[in-house]
Amino acid sequence: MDEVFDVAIIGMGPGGEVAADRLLTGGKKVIAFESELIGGECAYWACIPSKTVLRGPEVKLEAARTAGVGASELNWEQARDYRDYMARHLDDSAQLAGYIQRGAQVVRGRASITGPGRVRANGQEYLAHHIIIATGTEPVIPDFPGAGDITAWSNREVYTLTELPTSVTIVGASAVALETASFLTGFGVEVTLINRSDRLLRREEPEVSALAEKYVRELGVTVLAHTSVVSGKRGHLGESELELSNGTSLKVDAVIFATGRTPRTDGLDVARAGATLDGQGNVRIDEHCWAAEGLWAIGDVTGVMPFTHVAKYQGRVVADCILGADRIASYDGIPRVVFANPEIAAVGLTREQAESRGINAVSIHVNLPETIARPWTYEQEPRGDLGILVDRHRRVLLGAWAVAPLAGEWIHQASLAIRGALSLEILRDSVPQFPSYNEAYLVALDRLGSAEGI
Ligand SMILES: Cc1cc2nc3c(=O)[nH]c(=O)nc-3n(C[C@H](O)[C@H](O)[C@H](O)COP(=O)(O)OP(=O)(O)OC[C@H]3O[C@@H](n4cnc5c(N)ncnc54)[C@H](O)[C@@H]3O)c2cc1C
Ligand SMILES: NC(=O)c1ccc[n+]([C@@H]2O[C@H](COP(=O)([O-])OP(=O)(O)OC[C@H]3O[C@@H](n4cnc5c(N)ncnc54)[C@H](O)[C@@H]3O)[C@@H](O)[C@H]2O)c1
Repeated sequence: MDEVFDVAIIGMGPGGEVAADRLLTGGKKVIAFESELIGGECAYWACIPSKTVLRGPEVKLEAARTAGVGASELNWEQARDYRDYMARHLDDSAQLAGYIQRGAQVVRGRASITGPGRVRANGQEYLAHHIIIATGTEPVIPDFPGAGDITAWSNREVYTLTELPTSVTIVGASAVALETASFLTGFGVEVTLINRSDRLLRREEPEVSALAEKYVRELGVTVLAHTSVVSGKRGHLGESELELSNGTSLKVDAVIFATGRTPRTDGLDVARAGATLDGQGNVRIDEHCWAAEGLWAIGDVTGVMPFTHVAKYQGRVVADCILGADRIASYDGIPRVVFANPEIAAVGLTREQAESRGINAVSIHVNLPETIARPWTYEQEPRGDLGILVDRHRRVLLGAWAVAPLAGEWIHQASLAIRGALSLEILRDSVPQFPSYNEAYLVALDRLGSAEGI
């Protein structure tokens, strides 16, 4: 008789790995399928290498802004070697051995679903009571005349670079574009960022977009708004030439496409197990991440919130459901951080989203150097802004954003307040450490109270 596994996991990125870990700990018989490397996009070509190479330029800038610290120099070769160490030299043999040691079966190959509880890979069929789809996304590369003639990079080429280019154009205006621009310009690469719309980070508050643009320009990045690529061609000296919609042209070593991602469901045949895809190709799930009988989906492939922390959270939710809990995923209060300089963090709703839901929301924006001590003790030329959005009737925080040093750390105060629906009274009666950026929440709440009488 064919062996039947408790759970088959397709895709071992952060979502798949967390689910596997929890299910193995819970005593389940697990089979995992991975077509590339255990750890997924995040570990080798996205979060980990990008945050690693952003740290050097961040420290250099911080040093320049700190009284009494001398000039610091970056060393690309050393930064690159540490990045490669952090990305495990694109080698997942230790991960593979770890799963095998814990009793999991791991199949290296591209899997597809052949029916309820049936997965096929490398010409062989496997049976399982549950299947978890965790196949992530792949980059979207726009097409235009001459696109095939230029040197075009996605995050994969950027975060495995061995030699730095002299100049690049980045197409896109969101997280990958901003982080990549901050990294490359920090290491001395000439960067032009092409934004087809009027502002960066369009999904965030307009104040966030304006601050993001101000700071990325201060780093030395050229930002072109309302501009797109019309065509490309290979120049005489091997450079990539772009003709732009504003009538100008650019010659660069490479063009980086930071133009979003699309779910990896091609050839997966999710419908054979009863799942459906939405208009963008994301696997449709309910609040338990349940897609159909015995079928679950987690991470970027669901299109819910394309972040590693969300993939990991959904992995925990699904594993617990399979282990017998009745667990529901809540996406309230999940932070969104762009690791630019300074960091750009946001959580919860924007004003526009609140209004579209008919919520009576009030907001306030405070400049941190004008209101608290920490920006001054942190750097000689202090920076930082915080915005909060409050539900006037429910008297709870709806959203918050911060563009400031360490914002990716202290945004979690707002995350918890939103997730726990903490009342304004509790928030006003909580005591932050002095001097810390967290004090800004109290200032914002007080000012909102004075301005709006809440
Ligand atoms: C440049 C960049 C930087 C980022 N930085 C951050 C960050 O700092 N913080 C953050 O939270 N998020 C970040 N993200 C987003 C983050 O990478 C994703 O949200 C995260 O990787 C999603 O995890 P996942 O498990 O859903 O998918 P993935 O990490 O994409 O893993 C999916 C896995 O499935 C495998 N697979 C796919 N199809 C099959 C198949 N048919 N059979 C077998 N295996 C298959 C793939 O090979 C892959 O290993 C970044 C993204 C990019 C592009
Ligand atoms: N720190 C983090 O958590 C982090 C960092 C990087 C990426 N990510 C995640 O990775 C994913 C990918 O990020 P991203 O920035 O590539 O995607 P995105 O979808 O957030 O943004 C895509 C950008 O490309 C632009 N664009 C799309 N098509 C275009 C075209 N044809 N021509 C010109 N511009 C075009 C859009 O206007 C937008 O500015 C996102 O889900 C993001 O949340 C997270």
